[in-house]
Amino acid sequence: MVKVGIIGATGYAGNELVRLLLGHKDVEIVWLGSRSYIDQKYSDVYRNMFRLVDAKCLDDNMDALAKEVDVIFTATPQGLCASLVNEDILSRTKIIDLSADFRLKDVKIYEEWYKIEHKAPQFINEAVYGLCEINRHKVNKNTRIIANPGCYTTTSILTLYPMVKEGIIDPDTIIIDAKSGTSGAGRGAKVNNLFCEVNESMKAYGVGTHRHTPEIEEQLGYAVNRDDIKLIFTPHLVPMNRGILVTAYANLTKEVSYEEVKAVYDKYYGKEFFIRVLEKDVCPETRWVEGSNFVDIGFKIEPRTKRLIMMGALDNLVKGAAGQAVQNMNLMFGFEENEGLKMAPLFP
Ligand SMILES: NC(=O)C1=CN([C@@H]2O[C@H](COP(=O)(O)OP(=O)(O)OC[C@H]3O[C@@H](n4cnc5c(N)ncnc54)[C@H](OP(=O)(O)O)[C@@H]3O)[C@@H](O)[C@H]2O)C=CC1
Ligand SMILES: CC(=O)N[C@@H](CCC(=O)OP(=O)(O)O)C(=O)O
Repeated sequence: MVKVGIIGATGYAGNELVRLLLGHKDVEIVWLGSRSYIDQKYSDVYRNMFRLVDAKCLDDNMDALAKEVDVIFTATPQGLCASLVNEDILSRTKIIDLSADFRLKDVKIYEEWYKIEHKAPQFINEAVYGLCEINRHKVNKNTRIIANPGCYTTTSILTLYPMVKEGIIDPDTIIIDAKSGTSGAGRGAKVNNLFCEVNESMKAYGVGTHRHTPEIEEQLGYAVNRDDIKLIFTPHLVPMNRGILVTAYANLTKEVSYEEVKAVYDKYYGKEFFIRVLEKDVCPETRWVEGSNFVDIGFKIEPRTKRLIMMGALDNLVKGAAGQAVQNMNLMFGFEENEGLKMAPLFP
């Protein structure tokens, strides 16, 4: 059995990791790390885990944890993983970081958009950007550190990547309109996330400044060997628990038919277990992917404006966080990539 430790087990992404790992036949959770609930029963923090996970929460001592486990998941705020990791730790255990600490390859861009100093830039190049459907070939038993992509970026990149790579759209014209459920903001108490602030309302935020913008630009840039793509990314907060919906717009580079676009998506995703390219005129909906590791993708050619409209939906806590992290763990340990992740979406 692979021994697993989770730092940040008491957050929403951490709790989702616990849920998924309980259903994984090859792992054992041995460390539930927390900052605020040390020595409290995990099932007192999350009653859904009553009689399933009654162990007590431990601290976030990565040094001690690295001696006990084969892999550490860090589901913690930006900057924490980078402030704890060192060579000694990486020589003993693997790290899958759900935060953004190792996602951007240029430390200056990280510091500019995240407004914090990067405490471990020496590991940025080594870290693999764990978007499995695109970077699967880079994740194996020798991989020591995974930069696990987040919810908005996973949806946006997977929805756009084949179209950019195959030159169907002009990458300099991309506009991404994204919506997220409130669990995307985490469990920590914040006025903006109170029921009365969120219920019966919708809003854009981080307009023109959201930190996921450079990450999407960088990853789509790899598709066309460029480092100067600039796009618009506007996130919105919507009154639902889970789910990300992306609607992306871009200019077509030539006249294309539905069949041609579909053939490109099928070329990239036809054999992917977790990506479902929907039938003609069917639009992705968050309710059809909830609780699962699936990403649903749809598109429509808009001949009047010569644009392509691309849509993607996933569950932010599963494929957008914990599910993708488990998918990466499976690749790192040579398990079936979908082990522990085959569940159908939950509905209603
Ligand atoms: N929520 C989502 O949909 C997604 C989240 N992510 C990323 O996952 C990470 C966790 O997010 P999320 O679960 O939403 O956040 P939460 O606020 O729900 O949880 C944060 C976790 O980090 C712990 N923590 C906070 N500060 C510290 C600290 N200084 N030292 C040690 N532990 C600390 C908290 O411990 P305690 O509870 O004990 O205080 C808690 O377990 C973030 O980097 C986020 O960007 C990525 C994709 C999607
Ligand atoms: C609704 C909401 O507040 N969402 C968060 C993103 C959540 C997230 O998971 O961020 P990472 O992908 O970087 O890990 C935000 O916009 O900051």
